[in-house]
Amino acid sequence: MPDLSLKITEIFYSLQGESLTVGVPTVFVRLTGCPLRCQYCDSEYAFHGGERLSIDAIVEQVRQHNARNVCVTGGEPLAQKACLSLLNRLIDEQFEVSLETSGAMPIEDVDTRVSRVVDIKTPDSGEVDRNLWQNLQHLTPHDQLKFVICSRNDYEWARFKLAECSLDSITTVFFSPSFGQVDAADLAQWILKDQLNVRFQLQLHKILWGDEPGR
Ligand SMILES: C[S@@+](CC[C@H](N)C(=O)[O-])C[C@H]1O[C@@H](n2cnc3c(N)ncnc32)[C@H](O)[C@@H]1O
Ligand SMILES: Nc1nc2[nH]cc(C(=O)O)c2c(=O)[nH]1
Ligand code: SF4
Ligand SMILES: [Mg+2]
Repeated sequence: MPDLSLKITEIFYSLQGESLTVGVPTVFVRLTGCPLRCQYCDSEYAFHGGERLSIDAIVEQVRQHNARNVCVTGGEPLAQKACLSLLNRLIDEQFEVSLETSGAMPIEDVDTRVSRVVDIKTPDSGEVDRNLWQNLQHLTPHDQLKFVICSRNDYEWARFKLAECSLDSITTVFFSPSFGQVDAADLAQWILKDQLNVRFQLQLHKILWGDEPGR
């Protein structure tokens, strides 16, 4: 019998600040623990601690917010085995489910009804060697790709990968500035100048509320 409980840092209700459903009221389930250490990580408080909750208890808390959308994030959600069961259960409960993942763990066993938001780690994240490039084969137009850009060098690298792997023909590709590390207006200009087929994104929740946990 698999262990159907997970280590959870927080469950909170907010406006989705990123991705295709930006602005939509969403319940966030933040799983504890991550094997990566991106230099810009805004969720380091999820590396340790957390509370072990059964899938039933998680779903119960999620339901209390009366939202249609649920975002499973972390930490690295796929680092916990029972994450797959949690995602299946949320789908069975008729939620619109998205999963934020580093792309360092295989996504192929994640239910394709989940919108998998795969972050391609850039050189200046410090974790570029962790990208599992075979994940790209499993993506559908219902999934999403994201580059968090820390510098002009990261931008050039992301632009190269976009072309090399024809990423924009697979699904929507987001370019997002690493918060406070690259000027957002500069990134916007670079994208326009190079006529890239990507979607510029700012983390809406940080514009509204700053870099607070649980928002
Ligand atoms: C905290 S991570 C959790 C999910 C997963 N570990 C990952 O990296 O995708 C969620 C998203 O926030 C992004 N993120 C973290 N810190 C950021 C920052 N300082 N600026 C912009 N995006 C950031 C990550 O790159 C990732 O796309
Ligand atoms: N409002 C809000 N939207 C988010 N979208 C992705 C988040 C994350 O930390 O993964 C996040 C978050 O932390 N807050
Ligand atoms: S993979 Fe995600 S949670 Fe882990 S350090 Fe990087 S941004 Fe933070
Ligand atoms: Mg966040």
